Amino acid sequence: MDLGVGELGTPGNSKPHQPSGQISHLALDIGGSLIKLVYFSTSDDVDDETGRSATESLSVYNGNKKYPVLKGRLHFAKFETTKIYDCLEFIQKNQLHLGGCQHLEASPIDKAVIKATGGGAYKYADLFQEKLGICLDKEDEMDCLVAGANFLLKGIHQEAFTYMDGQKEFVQIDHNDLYPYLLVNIGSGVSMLKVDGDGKFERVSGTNVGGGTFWGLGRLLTNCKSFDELLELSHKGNNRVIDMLVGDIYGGMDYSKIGLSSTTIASSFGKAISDSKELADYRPEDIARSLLRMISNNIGQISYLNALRFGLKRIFFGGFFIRGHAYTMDTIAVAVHFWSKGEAKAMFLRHEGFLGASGAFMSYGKCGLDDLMVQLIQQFPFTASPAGDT
Ligand SMILES: Nc1ncnc2c1ncn2[C@@H]1O[C@H](COP(=O)(O)OP(=O)(O)OP(=O)(O)O)[C@@H](O)[C@H]1O
Ligand SMILES: CC(C)(CO)[C@@H](O)C(=O)NCCC(=O)O
Repeated sequence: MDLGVGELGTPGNSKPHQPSGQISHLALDIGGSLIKLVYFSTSDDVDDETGRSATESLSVYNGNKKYPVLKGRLHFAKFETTKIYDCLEFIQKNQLHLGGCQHLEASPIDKAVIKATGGGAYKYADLFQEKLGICLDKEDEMDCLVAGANFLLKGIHQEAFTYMDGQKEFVQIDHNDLYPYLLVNIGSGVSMLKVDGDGKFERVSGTNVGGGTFWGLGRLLTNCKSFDELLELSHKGNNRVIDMLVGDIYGGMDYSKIGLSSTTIASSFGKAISDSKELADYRPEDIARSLLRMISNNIGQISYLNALRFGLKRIFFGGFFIRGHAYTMDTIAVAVHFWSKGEAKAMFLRHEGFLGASGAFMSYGKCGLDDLMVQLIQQFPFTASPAGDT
């Protein structure tokens, strides 16, 4: 089995780590591009690569107070949705599905009920049942995104940060002054949600030009074999070779009357129409850069417009498209800064791709309170009540 696509422990690029100790509360977010897993293990071991235990990375904070209560480890893993059989094998091999809600009065057969969100919770329900005997307990994707974002923002120390001119700055989250905010989740497609409180939100917009567009078009145009290869390429490229700049139209001059400098992109990929070049004449790295810039810029602009619509000053960006990639974050942040004239702020999340899966994980609190959920709910009273209301 190729475990190379899975990531455990911290959300970075650390190698998959075989969990030890008792595993429980496996939650899944099965999206159009990626399957995300979050689960808990009671082991207090240390991550091989970072030397940190995830108890530390879970750091239980409330009202800026630290609660060292959780004896264990939160694990994060991901698989490409097209490699769902690797994911099933990983769950099976590590028996992740057997520890569901441990302390509920349930028969052993009921214990193989796993919280799951995302479209794949519907699409692959039969496959999970057939291959692992798991019944997927479906949680709404938007509910999970918001619950996950609130949990991570309030519970994880240094979860949110701004990114400008190559500088990452962690944002101190004031629990009493978090709402309202705009949550922009950039997955295969993009969802934009106005969040007003725990479980209080509205999906105000979305766009079909998202992470799937970048990876899909990028793959066709560059022949890259993986998403990370495409990102790596974009790092080395120069978008000005393909993008038509204001200066290209205005003979090298700014169009200052309307606030456009000569280096502003007037038309993404615009040079490709005026050149008599073929696709093969362009360097894949330049194409990748242009594409990344176009999509990030577009999402940044639509996000700003929605923030403006509702008078929101804070925009948190999540979803695996971002991938902690400097150029992506920089482009989004610059777009938000540019269009809002510095009024609105783009912020990013360390566990960007795991919002939905974290929300599904927290939803175990709705089905009954076992030890872990009691501890979490004591620290985060905002989590769903056992009665299931939000
Ligand atoms: N290893 C990877 N393989 C494929 N895509 C990746 C990878 N890493 C990051 N991505 C990017 O992340 C996007 C998927 O993000 P995410 O997992 O948040 O969304 P999703 O849940 O799959 O999509 P949706 O919510 O729209 O169903 C991809 O479209 C791609 O742009
Ligand atoms: C369909 C979902 C919600 C699936 O996660 C996502 O891919 C999305 O928000 N797409 C954008 C759809 C739209 O609003 O145009």
